[in-house]
Amino acid sequence: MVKVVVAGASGGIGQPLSLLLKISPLVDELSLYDVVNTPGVTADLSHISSVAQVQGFLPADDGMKKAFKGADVVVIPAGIPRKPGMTRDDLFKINAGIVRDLVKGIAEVAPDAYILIISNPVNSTVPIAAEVLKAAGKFNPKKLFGVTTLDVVRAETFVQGITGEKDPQKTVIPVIGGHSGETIVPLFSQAKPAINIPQDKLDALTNRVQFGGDEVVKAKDGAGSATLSMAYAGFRFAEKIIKAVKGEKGIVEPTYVYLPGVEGGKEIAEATGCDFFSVPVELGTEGAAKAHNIVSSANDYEKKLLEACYSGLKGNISKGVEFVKNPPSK
Ligand SMILES: NC(=O)c1ccc[n+]([C@@H]2O[C@H](COP(=O)([O-])OP(=O)(O)OC[C@H]3O[C@@H](n4cnc5c(N)ncnc54)[C@H](O)[C@@H]3O)[C@@H](O)[C@H]2O)c1
Ligand SMILES: O=C(O)C[C@H](O)C(=O)O
Repeated sequence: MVKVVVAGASGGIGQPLSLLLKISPLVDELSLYDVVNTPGVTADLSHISSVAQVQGFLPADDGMKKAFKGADVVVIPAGIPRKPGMTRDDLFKINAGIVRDLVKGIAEVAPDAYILIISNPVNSTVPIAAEVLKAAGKFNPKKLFGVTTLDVVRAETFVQGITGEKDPQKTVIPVIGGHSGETIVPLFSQAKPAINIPQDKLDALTNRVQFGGDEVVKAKDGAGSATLSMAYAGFRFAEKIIKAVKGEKGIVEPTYVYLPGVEGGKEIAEATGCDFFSVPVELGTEGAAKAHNIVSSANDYEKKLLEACYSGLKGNISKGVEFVKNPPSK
């Protein structure tokens, strides 16, 4: 039996993500939590003739804890999205508290759950989650993930215009670092199978992956940020976690983890100066089994990108840690 919870289930990401989970044969129970509209979303999804049983909860009557109880996987897309002109860090003020409170609830009633964080700024919300779990004595670094899959999906898609490969998913491109602007570092030199990006196209391609989110924010013109592609990406990552936990071998996916807590991660943390970092992580029955040190394989062009990534990311990480260790006065 696999129980998956979506926290923020009524939102732009939450609804299509819940739809994908509802029709997945890997999910037996789907629990939807949001501060609004879960009764409607739940009633709607419950008419789909798939295996997963769906239940919805609002905060009243201890709804959050009821939603989380017994969860195997909790995916968190709760929080506000960007509008044009905003950075992801501008979301910190509101989303930091939302993620902190949701993770406190998970620590209490579903401490063994795999936690997949989508809420921005991911660079800071994942360290917030880690600190909350540490304070509760429930931190398992193998089970906490920042979802950076959308960056990988974008790299796969955008590179297709250059390679002409019909199926974009046939090219595996590691995208590492964090999840905002310059902290997103695509390593096209490490693509498998190898691809040749002409030097005059590399800057524009790299920039498009780093700022793909802004492209959508601009196009939506005040109505939010990526929701459908994110629901796809979140589902793709959640599915991989469930498959790995069920015993499928050979699943490796870039994800933002607490490196010192994952095998092979310490040396990457030392090399980058960042405790939280996205690298390809081998997933196993216990979660994050091994972090792959792809950083050391970056070419000179990518090393320069990485230098810019490290400085931005360090600040984002300490901001998240501080938020929990020294909470702002109200
Ligand atoms: N990691 C990524 O790659 C990625 C990609 C796209 C968006 N995002 C982020 O995902 C978040 C959600 O985006 P969206 O477009 O779905 O926003 P949205 O506003 O459409 O939906 C957010 C939902 O969260 C709910 N919510 C707010 N506070 C809550 C709480 N305390 N508990 C439970 N639910 C709560 C809201 O009611 C709403 O339904 C944003 O922070 C956005 O920046 C991340
Ligand atoms: O750009 C955003 O704010 C949302 C998300 O992080 C994205 O990459 O699309």
